[in-house]
This record gives sequence, C-alpha cells and structure tokens, in this order.
Amino acid sequence: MIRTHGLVKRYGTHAALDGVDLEVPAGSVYGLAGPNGAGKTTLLGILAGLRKATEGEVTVAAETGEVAVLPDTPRFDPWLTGREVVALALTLGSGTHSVTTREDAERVDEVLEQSGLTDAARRRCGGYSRGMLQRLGIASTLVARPSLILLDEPASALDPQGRREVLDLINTLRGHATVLFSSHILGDVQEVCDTVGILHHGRLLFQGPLSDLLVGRAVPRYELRVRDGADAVAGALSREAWVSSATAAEGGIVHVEVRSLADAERHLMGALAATGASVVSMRPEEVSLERAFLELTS
Ligand SMILES: Nc1ncnc2c1ncn2[C@@H]1O[C@H](COP(=O)(O)OP(=O)(O)OP(=O)(O)O)[C@@H](O)[C@H]1O
Repeated sequence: MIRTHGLVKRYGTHAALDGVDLEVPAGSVYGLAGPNGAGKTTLLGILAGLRKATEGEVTVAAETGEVAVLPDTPRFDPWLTGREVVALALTLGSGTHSVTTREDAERVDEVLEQSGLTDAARRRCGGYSRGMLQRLGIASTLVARPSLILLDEPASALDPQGRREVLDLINTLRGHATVLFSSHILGDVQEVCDTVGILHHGRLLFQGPLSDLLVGRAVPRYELRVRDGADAVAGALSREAWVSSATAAEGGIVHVEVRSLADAERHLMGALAATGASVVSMRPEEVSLERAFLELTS
C-alpha cells in the first residue's frame, strides 16, 4: 500500500530521514515507533503529501480522496461544534457541501460516539481539552471511511482511559483500512500493530511483523525447563561460543541468551542433548517491544 525507497529528508544539513525503505502492507495496522525527534512526523508528512522529500521515491497506492491524515496536534475552527467539524470532514470527503442524507447524519453520530464525543458534540470545539481535540481529529479522520489512514501520535494527549478507547478503535479498523500510526509509546504499538517499524535518528532499524521482533530477532532468548540439574545445564550451555549467557532460575527454568537466532536453531538441541538433562519444554522467549527497542537502539 505504501512503499518508499531511499527516502531522505534534510532540514538544512540535518538529515531527519536518512535512507528510509518503508513498506506498509495493504490491510495492515503498521506502528511506526521511535523516540522524540526520530523523524516520525517528517515521514508521515511526506506520505501525506504535506512535506517534500529531499531524495528518494514514494509510492502510495491510494487515491487522494481515500487517504485520511490526522496530524499530531489537530486544529479546528473554534466556533464550530464538534458535530459540525465531523460533518464538514464527511462532506469534504464526499465532494458535497453539506450533510443532507439520513445515512450521512447517522454516520457522523456513529463516529462521534466511537470517539467518545457524543455528550460534547453540540459544544463549540474552541472549548475542548487537548484530549477532546484529539478525539475530534480521530472522528474527522474516520468519518468518510478512508482506505488509508495516517495517524501521527493519535493517543499522545489522552489519559489512560482515552488511550484505551483509541487503541480499541484502531483495532476495529483492522481489515477495513490500512492504518499507519506513529507513537513513542511502545506499549500502544505492541498492543494493536501487526507490523512495526522502528525509526531512530531517521533510520529504520527494523521493519516487519511484530512477532518477528518480539520473538528472537532483537534479543534472541530461549526459556528451557529441565526436570532437574538446571544449574549444570546453564553452566554447560554458557560455555558454548554462540551463547552469550545462560542462567538457572527457580523451577528448573534456564534462560539462554544467544548471539544469533540462526546459531541457536542449529546448535541448541545438540548442546542440550549433550548435557543428558531431561527437557520438559523449550521455547523462544518473547520480549516486550520496549526491551527489543532498547536492544536495537543501544
Ligand atoms: N520544519 C523543520 N525544520 C527544521 N528541523 C526540523 C523540522 N521539522 C523537524 N525537524 C527536525 O527533524 C528531526 C525529526 O523531527 P520529527 O518531528 O519528524 O520527529 P518525530 O519523531 O515526529 O518527533 P516527535 O515525537 O517529537 O514529534 C528533529 O531533529 C527535528 O528537530
């Protein structure tokens, strides 16, 4: 759905994006994770056609009218009510000048409700809090049922309850639209995204299925459970050149951190068999996105 090749954006001499090859599969919920200043807003801005790339290619396989963009700090005319803002967004998307049909009016009410704004819908948005404005931005973004949705930090101004609601809302879009959202809150990305890109200092350090990152790619670790002799197993494994650490824990558990997943897949079974231990279970350990991120960026 989206592809960039060798994307570079320079502000003066500073490279905010430095050779980004992004690939967002159609129908995915793609999380662009990265700390402040990583280049997320710049990248989304280029994809949305709001900023110009310095170098590189950008392909977005969607008509302009099917793309909806939510900036990180959405702004609206303060004298409009929330409902008027969302209705306006729907009419802009449809090319008409006002919400005239019953279906359109119902659609406006539906997204206002999904965004938690029903009670405030008839108040002027100039009096909305930052969190409410973010909800209003989300409602306006979704109302015309776009096929590609670009969300820049959609939950950053919200309290935990609001964040939960936005994440649930994004989850409901799965299968109906392609969603690319940026966030520096890694827990949010881990919760709703199936595909993830880790952006750091303008470079994509990882991109692919979230499960690939959490199971093995960034921190290849295994959890073994042996019937007995966990200390001896940990000692034997830690002498292997491809093992960076092996430690025994309670209940016959041995945590094994390896230098590469490929080496572990090739040698772990043999090394374990050589210890003569009775192996109850063996599985790659899933790490949190936060840990994977720290490993990748340190
Ligand atoms: N208009 C601009 N002029 C000059 N430098 C800019 C401009 N916009 C962004 N930058 C710089 O480019 C880098 C990337 O900024 P960007 O806003 O894209 O990052 P971000 O990941 O979205 O950060 P945040 O999470 O804080 O919004 C930063 O170093 C920033 O200072």
